[in-house]
Amino acid sequence: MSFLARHIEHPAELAGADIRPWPAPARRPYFDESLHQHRLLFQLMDSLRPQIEQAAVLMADTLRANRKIMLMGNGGSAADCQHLAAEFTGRFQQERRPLAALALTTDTSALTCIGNDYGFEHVFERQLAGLAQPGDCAVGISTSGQSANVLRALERARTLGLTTVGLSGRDGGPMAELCDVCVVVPHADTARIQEAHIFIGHCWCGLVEQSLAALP
Ligand SMILES: O=C(CO)[C@@H](O)[C@H](O)[C@H](O)[C@H](O)COP(=O)(O)O
Ligand SMILES: [Zn+2]
Repeated sequence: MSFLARHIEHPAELAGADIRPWPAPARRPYFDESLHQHRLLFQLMDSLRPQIEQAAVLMADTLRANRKIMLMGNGGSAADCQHLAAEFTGRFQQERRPLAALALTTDTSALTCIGNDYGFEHVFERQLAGLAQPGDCAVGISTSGQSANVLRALERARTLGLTTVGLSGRDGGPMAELCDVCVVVPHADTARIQEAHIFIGHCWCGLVEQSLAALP
């Protein structure tokens, strides 16, 4: 059963939240409605803790084994991939060694070549197949959980012996099935989902830094 369905079946867990499909009936001006929805969504964040922490453990284990994290997503999620990869290779909050992470969204030559010659749904899968080693971790970010290029790459990642992590929204879409751990943000508005995604991404960075710092 999807995370969203579970919450709908157990409305007590929503604690009075009024999370509705978007576009919502225009009850309030955009700023007020967005702030309202954002607050409701972040009240639910603690219920995502198990999946958030499991994903961070997978990533820390990957880096501890000298393997790498590869991130992919479209549009705003492509920006999230790049943002998070930079937190790992650069620095988040602690002074520590650079950590191996790359976004498969940045190389315009690869994206246009693969997109043009093979189709846009292959842009991440083909880069991943060329770059991955068993034991790497593939991270797909998709607010709908429906983007074909992310789904294909996650499917391929599994056949190549990678671990797979998803960051999704709505009901998780088909992406949830392709991931060892998938964090599904139970909202219907892409913008609100993305705001939750970057919060979760930053938590991953902090949790991974703490985990690696705890090493002897
Ligand atoms: O940032 C936004 C909307 O807030 C857009 O750029 C959005 O990311 C794009 O429409 C994406 O193509 C949506 O893909 P996905 O999240 O459903 O995988
Ligand atoms: Zn956006």
